Amino acid sequence: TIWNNLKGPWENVPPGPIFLPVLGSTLTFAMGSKDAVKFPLLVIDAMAKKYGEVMRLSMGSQHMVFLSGLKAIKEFASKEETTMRPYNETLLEMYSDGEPLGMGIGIGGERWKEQRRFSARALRDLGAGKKGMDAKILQEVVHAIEDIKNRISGTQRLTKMDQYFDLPDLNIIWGLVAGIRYEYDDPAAHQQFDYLRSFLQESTAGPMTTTPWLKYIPPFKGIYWNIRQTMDAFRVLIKSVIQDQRKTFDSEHVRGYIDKFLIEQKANRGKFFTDKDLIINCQDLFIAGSETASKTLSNCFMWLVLNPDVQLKVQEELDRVIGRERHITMDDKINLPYTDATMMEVRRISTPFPITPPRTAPMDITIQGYKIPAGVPVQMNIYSVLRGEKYFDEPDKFKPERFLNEQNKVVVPEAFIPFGYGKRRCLGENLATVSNFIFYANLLQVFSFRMIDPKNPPSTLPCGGLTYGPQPFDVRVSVRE
Ligand code: HEM
Repeated sequence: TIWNNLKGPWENVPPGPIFLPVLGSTLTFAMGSKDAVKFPLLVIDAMAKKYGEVMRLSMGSQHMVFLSGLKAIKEFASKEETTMRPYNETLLEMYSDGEPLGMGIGIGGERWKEQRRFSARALRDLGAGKKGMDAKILQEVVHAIEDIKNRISGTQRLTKMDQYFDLPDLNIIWGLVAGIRYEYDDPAAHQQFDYLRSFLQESTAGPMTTTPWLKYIPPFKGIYWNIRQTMDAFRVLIKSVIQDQRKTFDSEHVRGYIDKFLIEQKANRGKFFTDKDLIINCQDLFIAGSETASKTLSNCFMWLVLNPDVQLKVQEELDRVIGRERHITMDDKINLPYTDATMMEVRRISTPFPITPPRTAPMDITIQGYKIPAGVPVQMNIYSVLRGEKYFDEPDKFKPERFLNEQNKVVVPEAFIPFGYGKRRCLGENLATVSNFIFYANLLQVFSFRMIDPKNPPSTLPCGGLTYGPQPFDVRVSVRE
């Protein structure tokens, strides 16, 4: 009878595990692995291998669809009608005090379209991914190099490498948003990262959005309120920066995204340029852009200490093409194919955003022959492509050469989709590419990174909730001779 309930709106139902009222397939899910709560990504991926590239999964009372493989993802993501995000009360309560605002995980429709169009243009004008930003990022790298030298002095040990880039990357986003930066020992900056982490690293945040009654019972109740309070506190901070920028606004000296938005507000061009839109848009840039980029860098150094031969080859290329006398900029990237290929391989093998936030269509749609009813949340499992045998030879092995052709030029395969696909693909791809590359190449020019204890190598299992990074690890760092 349960199955029959699915007929009607769900004829030609995508396959998926059996589900019960209220609990849905949660039990099957929990039994998928003893670490199901810690690694939901791996359970979903294993289930998709069993049920297929269009999989129905019922979490709590919420029916959802997970798409795996390039064909299904492309078919879904390129449709105009799939740019909506489903309305999810609990998610919005945790994220934006219940209001469907912003340009990222909260909304779709006209409001999203306007905010996304404006933001894409603003980021481009502010130089994200261009020369102007290059120089700013390089300044941040110079700070990081000094900081690392101080930290390793006497011990050669850099602790918490899995978190090291959080503050430098927070500064990159603050630079973009308001033209400001924090010193690395400023407690206010550390507190901001604690706020962001409370949401991004919380592995029960996703389950609470699909099974909302969880938020009323301990321990979820406490976690739910903690997320709400920390996100509130983060928005209070953004609001105070906006107030300061409004007071000191000078149209001749645009400092960042906030100024761009204030100009748009004054010109009264769009329908949705309210103060609340601005606050959530800024929050979106931090939520989508800080941990994704910082965890990518931590992953780079994790894979390099596990593959010292690759690290030596990168440094050999940097020495041969650039030398040690000047910093490395984006203009150099084209002449550093091996360095670039290692970075791409890290993005492939340890993607920070492996399952995209849900999208939905306002009408029934058909994907790979299966019907998905209007309003059902659909998530794309990017990990299944980046780690899929169909697309990458020996996908679980770290092999940067896979991105180089016989002429030693970088090639980008169609299945390389760490930034998503279609009309809602990542808005910060250029910025992330520039900032990650400049950090990575310049740090390797100056330092060498080694494992603390070869008998106890860092784990390559991902760690996280919404975004994923490496498990906690320290590294041994020395200034290159
Ligand atoms: C290595 C770094 C990054 C990776 C791997 C990454 C990946 C992604 C992915 C997979 C999505 C989901 C696309 C979808 O829902 O279909 C996304 C969305 C988004 N990203 Fe990134 N991202 C990165 C860095 C950044 C940065 C630095 C920014 C901004 C400064 C940013 C801003 C956004 C925004 C605003 C969205 C939401 C777009 C929308 O819903 O229309 N991302 N990103």
